Amino acid sequence: MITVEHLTKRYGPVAAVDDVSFTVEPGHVTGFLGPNGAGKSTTMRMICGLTPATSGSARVLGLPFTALANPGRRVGVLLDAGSQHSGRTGREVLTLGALMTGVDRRRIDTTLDLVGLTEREAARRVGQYSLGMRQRLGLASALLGDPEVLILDEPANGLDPAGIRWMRDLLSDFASRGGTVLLSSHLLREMEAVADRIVVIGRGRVVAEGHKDDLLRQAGAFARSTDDAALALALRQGGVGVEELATGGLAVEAEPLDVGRAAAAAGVVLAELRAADSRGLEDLFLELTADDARQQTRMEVPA
Ligand SMILES: Nc1ncnc2c1ncn2[C@@H]1O[C@H](COP(=O)(O)OP(=O)(O)OP(=O)(O)O)[C@@H](O)[C@H]1O
Repeated sequence: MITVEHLTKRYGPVAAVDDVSFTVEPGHVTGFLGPNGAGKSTTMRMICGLTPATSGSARVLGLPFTALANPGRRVGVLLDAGSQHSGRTGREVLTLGALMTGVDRRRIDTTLDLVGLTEREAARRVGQYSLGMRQRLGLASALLGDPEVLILDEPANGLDPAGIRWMRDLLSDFASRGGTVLLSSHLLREMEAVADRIVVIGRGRVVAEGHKDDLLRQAGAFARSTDDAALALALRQGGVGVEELATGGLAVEAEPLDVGRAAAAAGVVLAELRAADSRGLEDLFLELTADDARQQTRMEVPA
C-alpha cells in the first residue's frame, strides 16, 4: 500500500506537484498517467525519499520510505533505467544489488529469468544494452529483493509491443499475488494495456482517479447504425453530445445502454455499439489535462 497525502513540491514559484493525494492498493496495478512535465517523476521521487517534499507526506507500507528497514527487500524501485553504470555487466549490477540488500545470490538467476535476460546478455556491459534491455535489467534490480511493492517510472520506455505485453503479464501476476504496483507513463495506450487503476495528473494536480473501466465509461460510447444521421439527431434532441466521425459511426457522450435506448426509441437499427476505446479515453485525458499549455499538441499515441 502506498499513501500520498497533500504532497507538494515547489521549485521557486513553480509548483511541480501541487497538493497531490492518492492511494495505491495492493492487488492492483495502478498507472500514474500524465503529459510531459505533469509531475509524475517528482511525485515518485518524493515517495521514495529522493526529493524532499515542500509539504505533505507519502507512506509506503505504512512508513515514510526512508524509515523502512532494508527498503530494497520490501520496495522495488525503478526510477531511471538510463542511470545504470554502463561499465558493469548486467550480472554485476545484480550481484552488487544482492550484496547491498543481503539477497541470496541464487536469486540473481531467478530474476534474470523472470525479466527475460539471457545468460549471454547478462554477461554484456550495460553500455551495450538497448533501452529495452536496460528497462529489463532495471526491473530485475527492482524485483531482486522479492519486494511487496513496485514503484516504476516509465518502465515500458523502449519496450516493443511484445515487451509491453510481457511486462503487463509480469506486473499483473505480481499484483495478483497481493503486490502493490505504481507505474508511470505519458503513453495512454501503454497505460491502458498494463494498468487496471489509473491516477491522472496534469500540471502537478490529480485530475482523475479510478478504475480504468470506469474512466473508459466516462469516455462515452461508439455507435454505428443503419442511419447515423437519424440516431445523432435523436441523441442531440435528448441533450446528448454527439460527434459524427469522418471514418463513419458516432462518438457519443453517453453510456452504451443509453445510446441503445435512444436508438430503439428512434427506430434505428444498431450495427455496432460499445464503450469508447482508447480514442475516447485519450479525448478524456486531453480534456482533463487541457490546462497544460503543452497539451496544445495531442497526447502521444503510437499508431
Ligand atoms: N530539480 C528541478 N528544478 C526545477 N524544476 C524542476 C525540477 N525537477 C522537475 N522540475 C519541474 O517540475 C515539473 C514536473 O516535472 P516532472 O519531471 O516531475 O514531470 P513528469 O510528469 O515526470 O514529466 P515527463 O513525463 O516528461 O518525465 C516540470 O515543470 C519540471 O520542469
